Amino acid sequence: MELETLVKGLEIERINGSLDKDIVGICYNSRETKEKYLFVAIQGFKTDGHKYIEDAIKRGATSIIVEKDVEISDRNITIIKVKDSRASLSKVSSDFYDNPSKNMEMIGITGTNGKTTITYLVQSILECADRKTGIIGTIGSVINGELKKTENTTPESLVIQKYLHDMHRGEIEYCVMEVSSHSLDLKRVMDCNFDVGIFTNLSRDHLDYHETVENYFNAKLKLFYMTGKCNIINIDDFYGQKIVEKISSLDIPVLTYGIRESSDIYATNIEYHSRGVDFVLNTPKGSIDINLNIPGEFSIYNSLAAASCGYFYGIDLETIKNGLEAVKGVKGRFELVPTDKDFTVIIDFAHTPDGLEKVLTAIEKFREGRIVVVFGAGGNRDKTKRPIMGETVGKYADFLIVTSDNPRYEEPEKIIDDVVEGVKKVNDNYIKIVDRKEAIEYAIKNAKPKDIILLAGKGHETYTIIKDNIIPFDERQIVLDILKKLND
Ligand SMILES: CC(=O)N[C@H]1[C@@H](OP(=O)(O)OP(=O)(O)OC[C@H]2O[C@@H](n3ccc(=O)[nH]c3=O)[C@H](O)[C@@H]2O)O[C@H](CO)[C@@H](O)[C@@H]1O[C@H](C)C(=O)N[C@@H](C)C(=O)N[C@H](CCC(=O)O)C(=O)O
Ligand SMILES: Nc1ncnc2c1ncn2[C@@H]1O[C@H](COP(=O)(O)OP(=O)(O)OP(=O)(O)O)[C@@H](O)[C@H]1O
Ligand SMILES: N[C@H](CCC[C@H](N)C(=O)O)C(=O)O
Ligand SMILES: [Mg+2]
Repeated sequence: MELETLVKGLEIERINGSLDKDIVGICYNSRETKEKYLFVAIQGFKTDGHKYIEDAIKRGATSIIVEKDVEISDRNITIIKVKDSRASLSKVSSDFYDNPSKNMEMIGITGTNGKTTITYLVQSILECADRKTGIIGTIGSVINGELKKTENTTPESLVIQKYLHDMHRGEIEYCVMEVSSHSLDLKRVMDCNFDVGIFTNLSRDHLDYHETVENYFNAKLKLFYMTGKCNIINIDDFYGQKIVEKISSLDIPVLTYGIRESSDIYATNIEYHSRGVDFVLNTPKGSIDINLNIPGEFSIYNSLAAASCGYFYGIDLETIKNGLEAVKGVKGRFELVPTDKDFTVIIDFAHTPDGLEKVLTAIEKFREGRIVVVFGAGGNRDKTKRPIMGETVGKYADFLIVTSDNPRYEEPEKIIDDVVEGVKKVNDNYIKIVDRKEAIEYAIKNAKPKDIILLAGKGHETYTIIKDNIIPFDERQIVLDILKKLND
């Protein structure tokens, strides 16, 4: 693509060099530069992309977007100084890939918990209605059944636009995408032409990045000003109500959902059981029984969000029902590990106080024996949530094993102590085992009949992060290996 065409929509401050160049690719990491590439230098949190301009040029970049003044000796290199590199990366990426989001229905989901689960529920409903759907989110991108792992829940703008382009080429009509608060703040989704926005809930998380809950909320709020067709909001959530107030002046329909407050889409006749939850789904166009295969009240909320989206797209209630019921579970979300024992092992991705509260209240409803929880907190992430997570688990569990969960650059013992601060307030029945595998082994070897062992925090992750190293760690496999050893 012509450089001149590519930079047309940018807020440019100065151009040095020719715009008459063919650009064959874009990158924001110098190490990924190839011949005839445009390199976008970004000031990051760990380092500054402007330091790697020479590296990008050595590897073949012919043009550079910067937001700082830089000295480049090579006259053949075009330097485009812009106001904002991250915004420019988003714009050039979208243009380079022919603005794929404009050719698809784009559904963005934001909120602290439930996003990944809802993407799968929405996909299932849309596919039951014969509408081809792709996913971008925490587990990865899903394009025509192929799963590709991504570094972040919401990847960098260049990656998003490439995936959307691949989806469009694969004749996908709908993209359902998790939109993290980081991505809204860091302009990763600026050029996604969202049609529908869904809000799940907001509770304590990511204060390492956002510093205050207000900043966190304001980042999430941005999504609902970007949508073109409909906003779908959980009004049982305090922040959901705030969003509805804020966006009431916009000229765009709002669909509300919930159980407690009176809303457009709601659930009644709720019956909980260990393998799922039954309820009646009520919409302005009628009601239908749902027999969901995922347990807990939180799963009703996730289903209502997805059902509201199906409803907005005119899908009939029978098809919505089929879509919701077809989901047998999402990887690492309330996932039962098959055992031939008289106790149950559940792998779940709860890594916030609210997520833990929700999953434990769901378990409370059908437990017959003890609740044993093996959990920890991630390193180099929100420290304020650690004692609250500890206290929450302490409230519900009969026995707690506090262990590691992706320590990253922190001392695992220190993270565990932060969690235990909260546990101690409400429960003395805990032990600390730093090695997560040993912690799981301890829980299983000491299990009593009817125990429910919840392994919380790692969900779908099949690795552990220690410093910058990603080390294989698959909880499912670990459980199966331990059980096999017990049987031998
Ligand atoms: C805080 C944060 O979000 N950081 C993200 C950000 O990194 P950054 O801008 O700080 O980058 P940096 O490492 O300082 O480097 C600056 C620039 O120099 C470039 N560089 C660097 C080295 C080199 O040799 N050459 C070079 O060009 C880098 O490619 C980059 O463009 O941009 C990077 C590229 O997109 C992301 O990978 C990185 O995510 C990190 C890994 C991360 O952990 N992010 C988490 C906090 C996150 O985003 N989480 C959310 C929320 C999840 C949830 O819902 O719970 C998510 O969406 O995943
Ligand atoms: N609606 C909900 N409300 C509260 N907790 C939930 C809800 N849905 C799921 N959870 C809990 O949160 C965990 C994470 O769920 P899910 O992966 O769907 O959320 P997410 O928003 O995608 O998380 P992330 O921000 O890490 O991407 C689940 O394993 C479950 O314990
Ligand atoms: N999306 C979440 C993942 C947390 C998963 C947990 N295993 C951890 O490492 O803290 C986050 O970025 O906070
Ligand atoms: Mg997710």
